[in-house]
Amino acid sequence: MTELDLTDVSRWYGNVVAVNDVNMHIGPGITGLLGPNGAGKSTLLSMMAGLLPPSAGTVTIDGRPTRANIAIYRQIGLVPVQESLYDFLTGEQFVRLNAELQKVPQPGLAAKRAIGLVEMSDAADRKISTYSKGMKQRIKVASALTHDPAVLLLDEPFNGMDPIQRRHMMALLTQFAEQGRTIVFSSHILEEVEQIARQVEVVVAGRHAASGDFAAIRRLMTDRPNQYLVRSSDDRRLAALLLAEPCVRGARLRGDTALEVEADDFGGFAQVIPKVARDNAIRVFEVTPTDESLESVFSYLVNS
Ligand SMILES: Nc1ncnc2c1ncn2[C@@H]1O[C@H](COP(=O)(O)OP(=O)(O)OP(=O)(O)O)[C@@H](O)[C@H]1O
Repeated sequence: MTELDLTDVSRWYGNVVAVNDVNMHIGPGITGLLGPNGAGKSTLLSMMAGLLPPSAGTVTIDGRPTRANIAIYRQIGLVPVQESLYDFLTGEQFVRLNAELQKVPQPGLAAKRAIGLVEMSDAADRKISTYSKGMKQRIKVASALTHDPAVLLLDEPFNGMDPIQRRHMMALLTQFAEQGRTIVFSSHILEEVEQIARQVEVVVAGRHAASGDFAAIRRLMTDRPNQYLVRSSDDRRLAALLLAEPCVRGARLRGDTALEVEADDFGGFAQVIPKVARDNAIRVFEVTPTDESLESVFSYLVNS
């Protein structure tokens, strides 16, 4: 069992606080590191990998600090976000290079095995410049797997992939997790995390905003005040009726054509609006959430 612990971890670059007093415990299985751009996800992954020293606090794997610890490096595979690889190499040469850097006893064999794990054996002799985005991501994963690490850290591994490539990568990560590895991947897309992560850690503006299984995070995100734009056959009457409902905080007409409603939580409002409309013979044409951007969800989590 490999456990990754961050204790009171901060990292600043000059005046910029990229990671602010984060405490996290990550066990085997897949953990999604979810947050908008600039939240500090890459900085956190680099510190977990031991490549970047925290400005304060400690990062440990099974109780041992990751920083400047060669024995620990052998347990970690990092798949960085950078797209550019050594495009002039074949996939096999690239993966083998990493096996040699990791001082694996039989680098050629290790490279072949890792390439097999990501199902790239058929394309291993082709130059990386001929690979699709999904293939490039997979060969990067193979290179991070040459030394059979217990911990695999991936920075935005699904970026730019089409749905088939994404599904394939998800299946691979799930398979690696079933082998008992501890896998952490970063993403700014909720649905990606929902599909494969057992545990979700949300970071916003360098702070650890929430932690839990996906259902818990989803609940946090939906049980918040929500705003909607509603169009109906009688907006004025609907506004008055909705205001009488306990879950509705506010309703006001927007011009002559729509109604803006603020409700306490998504679940309550989703039940109330069809009932009120039906009971009063009002036809509802449209209900659109107006503040569902990830940023608004995240800022709610940070401030709650
Ligand atoms: N080398 C650096 N020098 C100065 N500031 C940096 C450096 N690296 C990161 N930052 C800043 O630290 C903050 C966190 O960046 P980080 O790349 O860790 O976030 P992220 O969540 O991975 O974002 P993205 O998804 O956009 O890569 C940002 O404000 C970023 O501008």
